Amino acid sequence: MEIRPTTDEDLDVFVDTVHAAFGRFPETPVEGGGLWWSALEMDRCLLALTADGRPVGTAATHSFELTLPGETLVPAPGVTAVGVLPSHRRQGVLSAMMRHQLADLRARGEFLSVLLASEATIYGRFGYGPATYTQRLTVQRHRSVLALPRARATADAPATGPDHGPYDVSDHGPDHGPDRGSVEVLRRSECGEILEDVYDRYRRAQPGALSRPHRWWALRAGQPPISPAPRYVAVHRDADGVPDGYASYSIGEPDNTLTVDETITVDDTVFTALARFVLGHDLASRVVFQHVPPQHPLRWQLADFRAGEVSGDTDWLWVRLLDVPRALTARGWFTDGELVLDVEDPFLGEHGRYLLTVQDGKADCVLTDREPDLSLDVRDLGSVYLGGTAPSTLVRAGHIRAHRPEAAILADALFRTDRAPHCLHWF
Ligand SMILES: CC(=O)SCCNC(=O)CCNC(=O)[C@H](O)C(C)(C)COP(=O)(O)OP(=O)(O)OC[C@H]1O[C@@H](n2cnc3c(N)ncnc32)[C@H](O)[C@@H]1OP(=O)(O)O
Repeated sequence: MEIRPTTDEDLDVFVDTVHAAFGRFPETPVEGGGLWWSALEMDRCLLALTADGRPVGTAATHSFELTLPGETLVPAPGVTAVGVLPSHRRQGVLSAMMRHQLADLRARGEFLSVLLASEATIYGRFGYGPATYTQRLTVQRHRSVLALPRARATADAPATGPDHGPYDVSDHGPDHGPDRGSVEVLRRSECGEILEDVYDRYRRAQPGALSRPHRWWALRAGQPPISPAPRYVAVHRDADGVPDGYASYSIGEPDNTLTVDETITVDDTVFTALARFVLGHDLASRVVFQHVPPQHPLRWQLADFRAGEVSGDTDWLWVRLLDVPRALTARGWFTDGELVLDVEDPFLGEHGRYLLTVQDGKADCVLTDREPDLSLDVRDLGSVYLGGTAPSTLVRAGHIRAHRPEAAILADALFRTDRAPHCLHWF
Protein backbone atom coordinates (compact mmCIF):
# COMPACT_ATOMS: atom_id res chain seq x y z
CA MET A 1 0.00 0.00 0.00
CA GLU A 2 1.14 3.50 -0.83
CA ILE A 3 0.32 6.63 1.15
CA ARG A 4 0.89 9.87 -0.65
CA PRO A 5 0.05 13.55 -0.24
CA THR A 6 -2.53 14.96 -2.62
CA THR A 7 -2.64 17.94 -4.94
CA ASP A 8 -5.56 20.04 -6.21
CA GLU A 9 -6.07 17.50 -9.02
CA ASP A 10 -6.95 14.82 -6.44
CA LEU A 11 -9.89 16.73 -4.93
CA ASP A 12 -12.64 14.76 -6.69
CA VAL A 13 -11.18 11.35 -5.98
CA PHE A 14 -10.42 12.35 -2.38
CA VAL A 15 -13.98 13.56 -1.78
CA ASP A 16 -15.48 10.49 -3.47
CA THR A 17 -13.38 8.18 -1.29
CA VAL A 18 -14.31 9.99 1.93
CA HIS A 19 -17.97 9.86 1.05
CA ALA A 20 -17.80 6.15 0.22
CA ALA A 21 -16.06 5.50 3.56
CA PHE A 22 -18.83 7.34 5.42
CA GLY A 23 -21.56 5.75 3.29
CA ARG A 24 -22.79 9.13 2.08
CA PHE A 25 -23.27 10.59 -1.37
CA PRO A 26 -21.51 13.85 -2.14
CA GLU A 27 -23.80 16.82 -1.65
CA THR A 28 -24.88 18.78 -4.68
CA PRO A 29 -23.09 22.11 -4.76
CA VAL A 30 -25.45 24.90 -3.74
CA GLU A 31 -25.23 28.52 -4.64
CA GLY A 32 -23.40 30.41 -1.93
CA GLY A 33 -21.23 27.53 -0.80
CA GLY A 34 -21.80 25.44 2.30
CA LEU A 35 -19.85 22.32 1.35
CA TRP A 36 -17.63 21.19 4.20
CA TRP A 37 -14.97 19.82 1.88
CA SER A 38 -14.43 23.09 0.05
CA ALA A 39 -12.23 24.14 3.01
CA LEU A 40 -9.85 21.19 2.58
CA GLU A 41 -6.20 22.14 2.09
CA MET A 42 -5.15 19.72 -0.63
CA ASP A 43 -1.45 19.92 0.27
CA ARG A 44 -2.39 18.63 3.75
CA CYS A 45 -4.44 15.62 2.61
CA LEU A 46 -3.33 11.99 2.28
CA LEU A 47 -4.58 9.20 0.05
CA ALA A 48 -3.94 5.52 0.76
CA LEU A 49 -3.74 3.48 -2.45
CA THR A 50 -3.62 -0.24 -3.14
CA ALA A 51 -0.69 -1.73 -5.07
CA ASP A 52 -2.68 -1.29 -8.29
CA GLY A 53 -3.35 2.39 -7.52
CA ARG A 54 -6.96 2.26 -6.25
CA PRO A 55 -7.73 4.83 -3.51
CA VAL A 56 -8.98 3.13 -0.33
CA GLY A 57 -8.22 5.57 2.48
CA THR A 58 -8.16 9.28 3.23
CA ALA A 59 -6.95 11.61 5.97
CA ALA A 60 -6.45 15.37 6.10
CA THR A 61 -5.50 18.22 8.38
CA HIS A 62 -6.74 21.80 8.57
CA SER A 63 -4.39 24.57 9.69
CA PHE A 64 -6.02 25.86 12.88
CA GLU A 65 -4.79 27.83 15.83
CA LEU A 66 -5.64 26.53 19.30
CA THR A 67 -5.98 28.70 22.38
CA LEU A 68 -4.13 27.19 25.31
CA PRO A 69 -4.71 28.03 28.98
CA GLY A 70 -3.15 31.44 29.60
CA GLU A 71 -4.45 32.76 26.25
CA THR A 72 -1.49 31.43 24.29
CA LEU A 73 -2.23 30.79 20.62
CA VAL A 74 -0.44 27.85 18.99
CA PRO A 75 -0.67 26.13 15.60
CA ALA A 76 -2.92 23.08 15.80
CA PRO A 77 -3.39 20.79 12.82
CA GLY A 78 -6.99 19.58 12.94
CA VAL A 79 -7.20 16.00 11.69
CA THR A 80 -10.29 15.34 9.61
CA ALA A 81 -11.80 13.41 6.69
CA VAL A 82 -10.39 10.13 7.99
CA GLY A 83 -11.94 7.19 6.19
CA VAL A 84 -11.20 3.72 4.85
CA LEU A 85 -13.45 2.00 2.31
CA PRO A 86 -15.70 -0.63 3.92
CA SER A 87 -14.05 -3.27 1.69
CA HIS A 88 -10.58 -2.53 3.12
CA ARG A 89 -11.20 -2.12 6.85
CA ARG A 90 -9.31 -3.84 9.68
CA GLN A 91 -6.28 -4.42 7.48
CA GLY A 92 -4.19 -1.65 9.03
CA VAL A 93 -4.93 1.15 6.51
CA LEU A 94 -5.85 3.69 9.17
CA SER A 95 -2.86 2.72 11.33
CA ALA A 96 -0.53 3.29 8.38
CA MET A 97 -2.14 6.65 7.60
CA MET A 98 -1.89 7.77 11.24
CA ARG A 99 1.79 6.82 11.37
CA HIS A 100 2.43 8.70 8.15
CA GLN A 101 0.43 11.74 9.29
CA LEU A 102 2.06 12.03 12.72
CA ALA A 103 5.54 11.82 11.16
CA ASP A 104 4.53 14.45 8.65
CA LEU A 105 3.22 16.76 11.37
CA ARG A 106 6.45 16.43 13.32
CA ALA A 107 8.45 17.15 10.18
CA ARG A 108 6.44 20.36 9.84
CA GLY A 109 7.43 21.32 13.39
CA GLU A 110 4.01 20.78 14.98
CA PHE A 111 3.99 19.80 18.66
CA LEU A 112 0.36 18.76 18.96
CA SER A 113 -2.61 17.81 16.84
CA VAL A 114 -6.34 17.76 17.47
CA LEU A 115 -9.44 16.06 16.11
CA LEU A 116 -13.13 15.35 16.64
CA ALA A 117 -13.70 11.61 16.88
CA SER A 118 -16.61 9.95 15.05
CA GLU A 119 -16.30 7.07 17.54
CA ALA A 120 -14.57 7.24 20.90
CA THR A 121 -12.91 3.85 20.40
CA ILE A 122 -10.77 4.78 17.40
CA TYR A 123 -8.09 7.30 18.37
CA GLY A 124 -6.80 6.44 21.85
CA ARG A 125 -4.45 3.86 20.37
CA PHE A 126 -2.89 6.60 18.25
CA GLY A 127 -2.19 8.77 21.31
CA TYR A 128 -5.25 11.05 21.27
CA GLY A 129 -7.24 11.73 24.44
CA PRO A 130 -10.52 13.61 24.91
CA ALA A 131 -9.60 17.06 26.24
CA THR A 132 -12.67 19.30 26.00
CA TYR A 133 -16.31 18.59 26.65
CA THR A 134 -19.54 20.24 25.68
CA GLN A 135 -23.13 20.06 26.84
CA ARG A 136 -26.60 20.78 25.55
CA LEU A 137 -28.71 22.85 27.93
CA THR A 138 -32.49 22.83 27.46
CA VAL A 139 -34.44 25.49 29.31
CA GLN A 140 -38.24 25.41 29.61
CA ARG A 141 -39.12 28.95 28.68
CA HIS A 142 -42.01 29.43 31.09
CA ARG A 143 -39.56 28.71 33.95
CA SER A 144 -36.63 30.63 32.53
CA VAL A 145 -36.54 33.77 34.67
CA LEU A 146 -32.99 34.76 35.53
CA ALA A 147 -32.17 35.35 39.18
CA LEU A 148 -30.99 38.69 40.47
CA PRO A 149 -27.20 38.40 40.70
CA ARG A 150 -26.67 38.17 44.46
CA ALA A 151 -23.21 39.75 44.53
CA ARG A 152 -24.35 42.72 42.46
CA ALA A 153 -27.54 43.02 44.44
CA THR A 154 -25.69 43.66 47.65
CA ALA A 155 -23.29 46.10 45.97
CA ASP A 156 -25.61 48.45 44.13
CA ALA A 157 -29.20 47.26 44.05
CA PRO A 158 -31.74 46.42 46.73
CA ALA A 159 -31.18 42.82 47.82
CA THR A 160 -34.91 42.37 48.12
CA GLY A 161 -35.60 43.43 44.53
CA PRO A 162 -37.64 41.17 42.29
CA ASP A 163 -36.00 38.63 40.04
CA HIS A 164 -35.32 40.11 36.67
CA GLY A 165 -37.66 39.23 33.87
CA PRO A 166 -36.12 37.53 30.86
CA TYR A 167 -36.64 40.47 28.52
CA ASP A 168 -34.52 43.36 29.72
CA VAL A 169 -31.04 43.31 28.15
CA SER A 170 -30.06 46.43 30.07
CA ASP A 171 -29.88 44.33 33.23
CA HIS A 172 -26.71 43.77 35.13
CA GLY A 173 -24.31 41.18 33.86
CA PRO A 174 -22.57 38.99 36.40
CA ASP A 175 -19.05 40.29 36.00
CA HIS A 176 -18.77 43.68 34.41
CA GLY A 177 -21.68 45.57 35.88
CA PRO A 178 -24.68 46.80 33.96
CA ASP A 179 -24.99 45.75 30.36
CA ARG A 180 -25.23 48.98 28.35
CA GLY A 181 -25.45 47.13 25.07
CA SER A 182 -28.20 46.38 22.61
CA VAL A 183 -29.43 43.37 20.65
CA GLU A 184 -30.47 43.41 17.02
CA VAL A 185 -31.86 40.46 15.05
CA LEU A 186 -30.33 39.95 11.61
CA ARG A 187 -30.78 37.28 9.01
CA ARG A 188 -27.70 35.11 8.58
CA SER A 189 -27.28 36.56 5.08
CA GLU A 190 -27.17 40.13 6.50
CA CYS A 191 -24.35 39.51 8.95
CA GLY A 192 -21.40 40.34 6.70
CA GLU A 193 -18.13 40.03 8.65
CA ILE A 194 -19.75 40.45 12.05
CA LEU A 195 -19.75 36.76 12.97
CA GLU A 196 -16.17 36.20 11.83
CA ASP A 197 -14.92 39.21 13.81
CA VAL A 198 -16.80 38.33 16.99
CA TYR A 199 -15.78 34.67 16.79
CA ASP A 200 -12.14 35.70 16.43
CA ARG A 201 -12.25 37.93 19.52
CA TYR A 202 -13.99 35.18 21.51
CA ARG A 203 -11.66 32.30 20.53
CA ARG A 204 -8.48 34.18 21.46
CA ALA A 205 -9.55 34.27 25.11
CA GLN A 206 -11.25 30.86 25.33
CA PRO A 207 -8.92 27.95 26.15
CA GLY A 208 -9.66 24.98 23.91
CA ALA A 209 -11.16 27.12 21.14
CA LEU A 210 -9.97 26.79 17.55
CA SER A 211 -9.58 29.54 15.02
CA ARG A 212 -11.97 29.55 12.10
CA PRO A 213 -9.75 30.56 9.20
CA HIS A 214 -11.05 33.31 6.94
CA ARG A 215 -11.21 30.70 4.19
CA TRP A 216 -13.98 28.86 6.07
CA TRP A 217 -16.12 31.99 6.33
CA ALA A 218 -15.39 33.05 2.75
CA LEU A 219 -16.30 29.60 1.39
CA ARG A 220 -19.16 29.22 3.89
CA ALA A 221 -17.87 25.75 4.61
CA GLY A 222 -19.02 23.92 7.70
CA GLN A 223 -22.08 23.98 9.90
CA PRO A 224 -24.29 26.93 10.82
CA PRO A 225 -23.64 29.74 11.32
CA ILE A 226 -20.64 29.45 8.98
CA SER A 227 -22.74 27.77 6.30
CA PRO A 228 -25.40 29.75 4.44
CA ALA A 229 -28.19 27.74 6.11
CA PRO A 230 -31.05 30.10 6.95
CA ARG A 231 -30.74 31.36 10.50
CA TYR A 232 -31.66 34.34 12.61
CA VAL A 233 -28.74 35.86 14.43
CA ALA A 234 -29.14 37.95 17.57
CA VAL A 235 -26.17 40.31 17.45
CA HIS A 236 -25.17 42.06 20.65
CA ARG A 237 -23.37 45.41 20.44
CA ASP A 238 -21.57 47.26 23.19
CA ALA A 239 -22.43 50.82 24.21
CA ASP A 240 -20.35 52.14 21.28
CA GLY A 241 -22.21 49.94 18.79
CA VAL A 242 -19.35 47.47 18.29
CA PRO A 243 -20.57 43.85 17.92
CA ASP A 244 -19.30 41.76 20.84
CA GLY A 245 -21.53 38.69 20.74
CA TYR A 246 -24.04 36.73 18.73
CA ALA A 247 -26.46 33.84 19.06
CA SER A 248 -27.38 32.01 15.86
CA TYR A 249 -30.75 30.30 16.12
CA SER A 250 -33.77 28.80 14.43
CA ILE A 251 -37.25 27.87 15.64
CA GLY A 252 -38.83 24.57 14.67
CA GLU A 253 -40.14 21.21 15.80
CA PRO A 254 -41.08 20.00 18.27
CA ASP A 255 -43.39 22.60 19.72
CA ASN A 256 -41.64 25.73 18.56
CA THR A 257 -38.28 24.83 20.07
CA LEU A 258 -35.77 27.64 19.73
CA THR A 259 -32.40 26.01 19.01
CA VAL A 260 -29.27 28.08 19.45
CA ASP A 261 -26.42 26.74 17.30
CA GLU A 262 -23.85 28.71 19.24
CA THR A 263 -23.64 31.67 21.58
CA ILE A 264 -20.35 33.43 20.96
CA THR A 265 -19.46 36.33 23.21
CA VAL A 266 -16.41 38.20 24.40
CA ASP A 267 -17.44 37.97 28.06
CA ASP A 268 -20.03 36.60 30.47
CA THR A 269 -22.09 39.79 30.60
CA VAL A 270 -22.75 39.61 26.88
CA PHE A 271 -23.56 35.89 27.17
CA THR A 272 -26.13 36.67 29.83
CA ALA A 273 -27.66 39.42 27.70
CA LEU A 274 -28.02 37.07 24.72
CA ALA A 275 -29.34 34.23 26.88
CA ARG A 276 -31.90 36.64 28.31
CA PHE A 277 -32.83 37.65 24.77
CA VAL A 278 -33.45 34.15 23.41
CA LEU A 279 -35.19 33.07 26.62
CA GLY A 280 -37.54 36.00 26.14
CA HIS A 281 -38.56 34.95 22.64
CA ASP A 282 -42.36 34.79 22.51
CA LEU A 283 -43.98 31.60 21.25
CA ALA A 284 -40.88 29.45 21.82
CA SER A 285 -41.72 26.65 24.24
CA ARG A 286 -38.16 25.86 25.16
CA VAL A 287 -34.67 27.04 24.30
CA VAL A 288 -31.94 24.56 23.48
CA PHE A 289 -28.41 25.87 23.81
CA GLN A 290 -26.49 23.38 21.66
CA HIS A 291 -23.03 24.09 23.01
CA VAL A 292 -22.47 25.13 26.59
CA PRO A 293 -19.16 24.54 28.37
CA PRO A 294 -19.25 22.34 31.47
CA GLN A 295 -19.56 24.49 34.59
CA HIS A 296 -21.02 27.37 32.61
CA PRO A 297 -22.75 29.90 34.90
CA LEU A 298 -26.02 30.01 32.91
CA ARG A 299 -27.61 27.19 34.93
CA TRP A 300 -26.81 29.02 38.14
CA GLN A 301 -28.34 32.20 36.76
CA LEU A 302 -31.75 30.59 36.37
CA ALA A 303 -34.00 31.44 39.33
CA ASP A 304 -35.32 27.86 39.04
CA PHE A 305 -32.22 25.66 38.90
CA ARG A 306 -34.26 22.73 37.57
CA ALA A 307 -35.56 24.74 34.60
CA GLY A 308 -32.28 23.90 32.86
CA GLU A 309 -31.67 20.31 31.86
CA VAL A 310 -28.24 19.13 30.72
CA SER A 311 -28.13 16.49 28.01
CA GLY A 312 -25.75 15.47 25.25
CA ASP A 313 -22.78 15.81 27.60
CA THR A 314 -19.98 14.68 25.29
CA ASP A 315 -16.32 14.87 24.42
CA TRP A 316 -15.44 17.33 21.67
CA LEU A 317 -11.78 18.12 21.00
CA TRP A 318 -9.21 15.31 21.30
CA VAL A 319 -5.56 16.27 21.78
CA ARG A 320 -2.38 14.41 20.80
CA LEU A 321 0.97 15.67 22.06
CA LEU A 322 3.87 15.21 19.65
CA ASP A 323 6.54 16.99 21.69
CA VAL A 324 5.87 16.85 25.42
CA PRO A 325 8.34 19.55 26.63
CA ARG A 326 7.28 22.03 23.95
CA ALA A 327 3.61 21.42 24.61
CA LEU A 328 3.94 21.75 28.39
CA THR A 329 6.02 24.91 28.22
CA ALA A 330 3.67 26.52 25.68
CA ARG A 331 0.59 26.70 27.90
CA GLY A 332 0.04 29.06 30.81
CA TRP A 333 0.00 27.75 34.38
CA PHE A 334 -1.77 29.07 37.46
CA THR A 335 -0.16 27.28 40.41
CA ASP A 336 3.53 26.90 41.22
CA GLY A 337 4.89 23.41 41.78
CA GLU A 338 7.02 20.54 40.54
CA LEU A 339 6.04 17.18 39.10
CA VAL A 340 7.94 14.30 37.49
CA LEU A 341 5.96 12.73 34.64
CA ASP A 342 6.91 9.38 33.15
CA VAL A 343 5.26 9.37 29.73
CA GLU A 344 4.78 6.33 27.47
CA ASP A 345 3.91 6.74 23.80
CA PRO A 346 3.16 3.15 22.69
CA PHE A 347 2.06 4.00 19.14
CA LEU A 348 5.29 5.84 18.35
CA GLY A 349 7.35 3.50 20.55
CA GLU A 350 8.71 6.37 22.65
CA HIS A 351 9.24 7.02 26.34
CA GLY A 352 10.38 10.08 28.29
CA ARG A 353 10.61 11.12 31.93
CA TYR A 354 10.21 14.85 32.44
CA LEU A 355 10.62 17.24 35.33
CA LEU A 356 7.91 19.88 35.06
CA THR A 357 8.61 22.99 37.12
CA VAL A 358 6.04 25.76 37.24
CA GLN A 359 6.81 29.19 38.56
CA ASP A 360 5.00 32.50 38.06
CA GLY A 361 2.71 31.16 35.37
CA LYS A 362 5.45 29.60 33.24
CA ALA A 363 6.74 26.04 33.04
CA ASP A 364 10.11 24.54 32.47
CA CYS A 365 10.17 20.93 31.27
CA VAL A 366 13.38 18.88 30.99
CA LEU A 367 14.34 15.22 30.83
CA THR A 368 15.18 13.79 34.25
CA ASP A 369 16.09 10.52 35.93
CA ARG A 370 14.35 11.46 39.17
CA GLU A 371 11.73 9.08 40.57
CA PRO A 372 8.37 9.75 38.88
CA ASP A 373 5.32 11.24 40.60
CA LEU A 374 2.98 10.04 37.86
CA SER A 375 3.32 7.40 35.11
CA LEU A 376 0.97 7.93 32.21
CA ASP A 377 0.22 7.24 28.58
CA VAL A 378 0.58 10.16 26.17
CA ARG A 379 -3.17 9.92 25.43
CA ASP A 380 -3.91 10.68 29.10
CA LEU A 381 -1.48 13.58 29.06
CA GLY A 382 -3.47 14.88 26.07
CA SER A 383 -6.65 14.62 28.13
CA VAL A 384 -5.33 16.64 31.08
CA TYR A 385 -3.30 19.10 28.98
CA LEU A 386 -5.96 21.82 28.54
CA GLY A 387 -7.25 21.54 32.11
CA GLY A 388 -10.58 19.95 31.14
CA THR A 389 -9.87 16.59 32.82
CA ALA A 390 -8.49 16.30 36.35
CA PRO A 391 -5.46 13.98 36.56
CA SER A 392 -6.96 12.49 39.75
CA THR A 393 -9.99 11.29 37.74
CA LEU A 394 -7.68 9.26 35.52
CA VAL A 395 -5.79 8.02 38.59
CA ARG A 396 -9.10 6.85 40.04
CA ALA A 397 -9.99 5.28 36.68
CA GLY A 398 -6.79 3.27 36.87
CA HIS A 399 -5.20 4.89 33.80
CA ILE A 400 -2.64 7.17 35.46
CA ARG A 401 -0.40 5.72 38.14
CA ALA A 402 0.31 8.02 41.08
CA HIS A 403 3.49 6.90 42.84
CA ARG A 404 2.52 8.68 46.07
CA PRO A 405 -0.95 9.76 47.25
CA GLU A 406 -0.20 13.52 47.16
CA ALA A 407 0.96 13.32 43.53
CA ALA A 408 -2.61 13.28 42.17
CA ILE A 409 -3.62 16.27 44.33
CA LEU A 410 -0.53 18.17 43.23
CA ALA A 411 -1.17 17.30 39.58
CA ASP A 412 -4.79 18.48 39.87
CA ALA A 413 -3.65 21.80 41.32
CA LEU A 414 -0.95 22.21 38.68
CA PHE A 415 -3.00 21.39 35.58
CA ARG A 416 -6.10 23.31 36.73
CA THR A 417 -6.91 26.36 34.63
CA ASP A 418 -8.70 29.65 35.19
CA ARG A 419 -11.67 28.52 33.10
CA ALA A 420 -12.83 25.23 31.60
CA PRO A 421 -11.57 24.64 28.06
CA HIS A 422 -14.30 24.56 25.47
CA CYS A 423 -14.45 24.07 21.73
CA LEU A 424 -17.51 24.18 19.51
CA HIS A 425 -15.96 24.43 16.08
CA TRP A 426 -17.01 21.47 13.93
CA PHE A 427 -14.59 20.15 11.30
C1 LIG B 1 -11.11 12.75 12.73
C2 LIG B 1 -12.10 11.97 11.85
O1 LIG B 1 -12.12 12.15 10.66
S1 LIG B 1 -13.16 10.92 12.61
C3 LIG B 1 -13.83 9.89 11.27
C4 LIG B 1 -13.34 8.47 11.30
N1 LIG B 1 -13.93 7.77 10.15
C5 LIG B 1 -15.09 7.07 10.21
O2 LIG B 1 -15.72 6.94 11.26
C6 LIG B 1 -15.60 6.52 8.88
C7 LIG B 1 -16.01 5.06 8.97
N2 LIG B 1 -14.92 4.19 9.48
C8 LIG B 1 -13.80 3.95 8.76
O3 LIG B 1 -13.60 4.51 7.69
C9 LIG B 1 -12.79 2.96 9.33
O4 LIG B 1 -13.49 1.96 10.04
C10 LIG B 1 -11.75 3.59 10.28
C11 LIG B 1 -11.05 4.75 9.57
C12 LIG B 1 -12.41 4.14 11.55
C13 LIG B 1 -10.75 2.53 10.69
O5 LIG B 1 -9.96 2.15 9.59
P1 LIG B 1 -9.21 0.71 9.49
O6 LIG B 1 -8.30 0.78 8.35
O7 LIG B 1 -10.22 -0.36 9.56
O8 LIG B 1 -8.39 0.72 10.84
P2 LIG B 1 -7.12 -0.23 11.16
O9 LIG B 1 -7.28 -1.53 10.40
O10 LIG B 1 -5.87 0.49 10.96
O11 LIG B 1 -7.37 -0.50 12.70
C14 LIG B 1 -6.40 -0.32 13.66
C15 LIG B 1 -6.92 -0.80 14.99
O12 LIG B 1 -8.03 0.04 15.38
C16 LIG B 1 -9.16 -0.79 15.58
N3 LIG B 1 -10.31 -0.03 15.09
C17 LIG B 1 -10.42 0.53 13.86
N4 LIG B 1 -11.61 1.14 13.73
C18 LIG B 1 -12.26 0.95 14.91
C19 LIG B 1 -13.54 1.34 15.37
N5 LIG B 1 -14.40 2.07 14.60
N6 LIG B 1 -13.89 0.99 16.62
C20 LIG B 1 -13.03 0.26 17.38
N7 LIG B 1 -11.80 -0.13 16.99
C21 LIG B 1 -11.43 0.21 15.76
C22 LIG B 1 -8.93 -2.04 14.79
O13 LIG B 1 -9.67 -3.12 15.30
C23 LIG B 1 -7.46 -2.22 14.96
O14 LIG B 1 -7.21 -2.79 16.24
P3 LIG B 1 -5.97 -3.77 16.50
O15 LIG B 1 -4.74 -2.96 16.22
O16 LIG B 1 -6.13 -4.14 17.93
O17 LIG B 1 -6.16 -4.88 15.53
